[in-house]
Amino acid sequence: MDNRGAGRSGWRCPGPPVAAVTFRRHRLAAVDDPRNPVEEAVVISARGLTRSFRGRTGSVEAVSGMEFEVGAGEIVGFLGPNGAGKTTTVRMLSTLLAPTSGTAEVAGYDIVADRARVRTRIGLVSQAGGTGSDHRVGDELRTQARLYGMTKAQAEERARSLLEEFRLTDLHQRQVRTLSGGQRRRLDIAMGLVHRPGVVFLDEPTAGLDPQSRADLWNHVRALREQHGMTLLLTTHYLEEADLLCDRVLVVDGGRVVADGTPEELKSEVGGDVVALTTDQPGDAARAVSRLFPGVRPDVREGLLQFSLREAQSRLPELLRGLDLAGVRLASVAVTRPSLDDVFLRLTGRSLDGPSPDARIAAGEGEDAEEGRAQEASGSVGEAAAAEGGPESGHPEPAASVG
Ligand SMILES: Nc1ncnc2c1ncn2[C@@H]1O[C@H](COP(=O)(O)OP(=O)(O)OP(=O)(O)O)[C@@H](O)[C@H]1O
Repeated sequence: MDNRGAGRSGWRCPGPPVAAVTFRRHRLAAVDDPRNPVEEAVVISARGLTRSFRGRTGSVEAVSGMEFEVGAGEIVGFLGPNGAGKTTTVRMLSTLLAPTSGTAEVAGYDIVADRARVRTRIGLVSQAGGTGSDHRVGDELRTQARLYGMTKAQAEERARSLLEEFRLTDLHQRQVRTLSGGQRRRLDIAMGLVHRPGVVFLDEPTAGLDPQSRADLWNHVRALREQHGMTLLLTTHYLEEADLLCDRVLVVDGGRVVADGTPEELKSEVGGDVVALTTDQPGDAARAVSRLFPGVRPDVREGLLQFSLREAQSRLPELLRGLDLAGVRLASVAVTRPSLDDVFLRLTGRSLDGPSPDARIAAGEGEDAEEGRAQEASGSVGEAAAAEGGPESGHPEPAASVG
């Protein structure tokens, strides 16, 4: 279930938009350099990453100077509305699409200059999924493992262990197209892990899944980090997913990162908890609240009073005492934490589930984006890996669902 603005629709934390916020920086390092302890390493870094597409009527800047870092073992979420540039960024980081300008490193290697090395170190599970075939589940995994250069026995063992890890053992004889949405996403992820990548990109991993399947998939994602130490970057527009699954959230809008922090850090940046009071004396209550907490200006609608207050839980006794002394009779009091939608609203003036006003889209969407298509066609990971030769060759695209 999508919990955008849960429980408080129509009212948002007051206050002006805040500037982009960043809470964390990592040291840049190659993860497989023994001099660099993995726990300190940055495994993904983007510097001014930009990508535009040319259409018949103009240019669309899908990604506009993206700047961020992801540390080893982190689960980081790209949270943003439709068209924010999340997928385009993931396609660049996974080397399927060349940047127009800017640079990025993944697992210590440049995404343009060291494309082949990047490809063997990443897994990509794309948005659409790529495993809707007549083939059997077990065969898909075995074939993928063989394509990555494993012997028959190694491929058999790898498939067996992935089937077990993703609870697909009982389904190994089933045709892929007969799987449920959740089972299919589990297979998509398993396919992306056949070659044991250290960094995994998941594009909208739970889109379209029911709440139970979504929670189940989150457990699998957490296990990848906990059991295998993987670093995961996922895109989502589900607030709940960003909040509950991700260690850190990069809020994306208009092709750039507008905020970067843990869900708690981002929410506390909004300005505190949300207090809602119902009373038949809203005017008296609002004056009392402003006296008690200078600077706080409650939003008053009929018998409902709402305002943002830092550490409201611990200040509740003070609030109730003050209102009582002012002679205000309360019908109810509720304190809730701000949501990530409040964060997005504060940053952009828009709700995450609202319509995208993106002028970039008007400039070219629906047009024949020739430049983009040409780049994407030449960007198939499988083709490039086969063509590149050397120690990196023989490795197909990093996940079944690429491309
Ligand atoms: N190949 C292309 N040709 C033209 N425009 C494109 C192309 N790919 C993406 N765009 C445009 O770039 C912008 C960003 O798209 P992108 O898919 O990266 O956004 P997103 O944040 O992943 O959106 P969603 O959540 O809907 O998947 C959009 O305006 C989109 O229409």
